[in-house]
Amino acid sequence: MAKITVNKDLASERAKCEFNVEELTNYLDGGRENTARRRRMEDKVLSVKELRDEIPEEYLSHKEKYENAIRKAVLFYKVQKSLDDPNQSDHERIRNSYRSTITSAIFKDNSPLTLHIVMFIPAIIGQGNDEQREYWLKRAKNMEIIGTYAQTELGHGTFLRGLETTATYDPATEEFVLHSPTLTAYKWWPGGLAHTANYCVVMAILYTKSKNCGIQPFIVQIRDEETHMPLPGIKLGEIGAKLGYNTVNNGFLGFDNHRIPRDRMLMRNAQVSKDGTFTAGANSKLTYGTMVYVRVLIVNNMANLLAKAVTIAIRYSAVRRQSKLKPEDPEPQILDYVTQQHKLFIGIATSHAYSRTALWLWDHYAKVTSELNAGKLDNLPELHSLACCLKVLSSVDAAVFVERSRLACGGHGYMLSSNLPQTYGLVTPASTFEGENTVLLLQVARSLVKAWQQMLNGRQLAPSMAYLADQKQLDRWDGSVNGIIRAFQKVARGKLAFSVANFEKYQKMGLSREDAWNKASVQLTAAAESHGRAIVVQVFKTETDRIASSLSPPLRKALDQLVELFTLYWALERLGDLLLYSPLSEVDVRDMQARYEELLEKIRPNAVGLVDGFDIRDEILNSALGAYDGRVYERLMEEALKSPLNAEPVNSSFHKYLKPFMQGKL
Ligand SMILES: CCCCCCCCCCCCCCCCCCCCCCCC(=O)SCCNC(=O)CCNC(=O)[C@H](O)C(C)(C)COP(=O)(O)OP(=O)(O)OC[C@H]1O[C@@H](n2cnc3c(N)ncnc32)[C@H](O)[C@@H]1OP(=O)(O)O
Ligand SMILES: Cc1cc2nc3c(=O)[nH]c(=O)nc-3n(C[C@H](O)[C@H](O)[C@H](O)COP(=O)(O)OP(=O)(O)OC[C@H]3O[C@@H](n4cnc5c(N)ncnc54)[C@H](O)[C@@H]3O)c2cc1C
Repeated sequence: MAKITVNKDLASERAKCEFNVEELTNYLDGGRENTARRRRMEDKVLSVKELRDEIPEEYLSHKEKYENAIRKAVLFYKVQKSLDDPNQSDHERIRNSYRSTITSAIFKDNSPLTLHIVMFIPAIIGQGNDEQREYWLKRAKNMEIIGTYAQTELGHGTFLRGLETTATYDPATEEFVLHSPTLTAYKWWPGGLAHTANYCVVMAILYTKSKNCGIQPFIVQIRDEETHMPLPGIKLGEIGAKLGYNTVNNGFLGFDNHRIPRDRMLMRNAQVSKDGTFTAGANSKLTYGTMVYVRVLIVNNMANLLAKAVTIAIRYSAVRRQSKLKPEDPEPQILDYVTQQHKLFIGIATSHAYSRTALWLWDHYAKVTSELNAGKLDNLPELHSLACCLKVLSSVDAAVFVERSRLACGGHGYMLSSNLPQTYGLVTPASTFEGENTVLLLQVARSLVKAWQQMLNGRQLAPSMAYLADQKQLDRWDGSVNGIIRAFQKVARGKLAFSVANFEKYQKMGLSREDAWNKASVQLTAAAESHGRAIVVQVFKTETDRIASSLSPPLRKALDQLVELFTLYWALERLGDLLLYSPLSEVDVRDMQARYEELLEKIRPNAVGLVDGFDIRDEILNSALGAYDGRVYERLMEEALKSPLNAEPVNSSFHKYLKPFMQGKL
């Protein structure tokens, strides 16, 4: 194997690291065997030369990008399939792959099969009855059919009860007639819908016996299995170029009285019998279950994407030298600027926080799902609220800290060859898809207001909201991490109390419940956000304490520093709230600021070790700035030379336009 020459600054950073980087990687992976398994899988995928791009994706046309993505998606699927352990349950398979970022080595802008894996198959699992699962899952898992999840319409994304696509049952033929009555009823956005999928799960308003029976899922064939032509009565296309996700093939779909057999309604929850009788499910919101599942996955995805961005930015900051700290000294590494540490170390801590939170949430999701399967629905509302609030916080924080990582790389962060703009393109839509963030915060607020009323009635609260019933004052600010967590809970409680009081005041003033809710909604969403912050900080601390207890002291210390940094960062960001709702004094604030700065200093020697610990390979980082060897300038030049404009010394436009223009002939 060729010896790699590592940039000397990066090499000396690695020599400074106080803990064993491999131990950190094993900790993140959940054990040495998991690290080994992940690496074996990465080795195997990366050994397939055809999965690599010869020409960087960014220089392809829109159409070529899609065709290239499909070529690689098919090959990637085959390689993955060959590595699959058939003895694993779906739950184990998902949990075991939470640290896998290998898809990024193949697609800078995501795969056109994403929705098939992430939503089509889960929708069949969650919404299909046993017979339907038996038939459709086999076909979907073997990729005999490719599907997507078609819910959003041109006119409605958030408000599902406002969807316009109808599925009207015709008992004479035992068929549903799918129809898009208006332009705004067209499905719009589903990934893979444009030219990839031949089936989809369509969410439509069911009408039977002339009654609106709410939104129900239908499995609908949209293209011929042989020719791939759209079926009669189906209008399909691509929605066009976007900020990111350009290889995901998002599409539109309209129905012109398209008929499907009765057994294509996914009938795990609600059913329509042959004569058109509708039987409702135990809870109509079970139909929204696929979204809850994806919201849970998104938390993990945000942690992984942030780990990528911050790895690139930290390594670059160790290599990059700029300006002067002291006139007599050489230019320092930009990582020595405390402002740079402030920008970036929080990204490392945040990735750890959401990675821990995602695992905790996944286990909670699995527990509640098995209860639901046994007909016990009690914990569904709490799961919905948790999935909403953690999806919101993880997507907002990831977008902020990925963009901050990009800005922290100066001009070079603007280059596509840094892979930071594309990474931003992958995180920012998560604030919109799977439930727009404000709307989801309002869902969380709704559950908090309900909990508040339950508390006033002396009823027990769901575990994640139990702190609301803690009436005790926080008499003393002790500044410890646990003390700050309690203070965050007090903030959430105080903001909720304030917004409930406002909500009630507006109603007493004569506003309707809905108008009062709308008027109080800025405060309500702020309370929901604070509730989420309290949960993330607490889960990060307790899960780290629980899992890291057996680690070596130096690694344990490094992880504790990340937990403390994360806690102090948010305390300082939310000073106004803490001053309002906790016994924080000016002295305490100054103390926290000093501790925060000390922490940056303590983390500084470990910064490169911490991102090395994420163990994200160069092929996955796909970045001229973030590669392990730190050959930043060489790689930037190598990538620049790949620009098609550099293939010839004089471009033809010179002769055609510039020269005649400069000579006054045009
Ligand atoms: C660590 C473990 C993880 C391991 C991971 C390993 C991964 C390996 C797999 C592959 C990896 C890839 C990961 C990738 C992830 C990222 C890629 C994603 C790709 C893009 C996907 C994007 C797809 C989409 O966007 S699909 C469309 C999504 N659309 C939405 O989300 C619409 C949002 N709107 C709604 O949900 C509703 O309209 C809502 C909730 C806003 C309002 O609904 P409605 O009006 O009907 O209800 P309300 O009247 O407001 O409320 C009534 C009542 O219902 C309760 N409720 C609402 N929703 C739910 C629910 N879902 N569940 C339970 N209960 C619900 C609500 O709380 C109310 O209750 P009350 O008691 O009455 O108060
Ligand atoms: C990259 C990407 C991929 C996607 N993939 C899919 C897919 O595969 N399948 C699919 O079905 N959909 C998909 N979507 C669609 C996505 O789920 C919707 O965009 C999302 O649910 C938001 O709906 P909307 O676009 O209608 O926004 P809107 O709801 O119109 O939101 C616009 C604004 O109105 C505000 N607003 C709306 N309702 C309220 C309210 N009740 N209270 C306060 N404010 C409100 C919002 O906060 C926001 O500021 C995708 C979207 C993106 C960006």
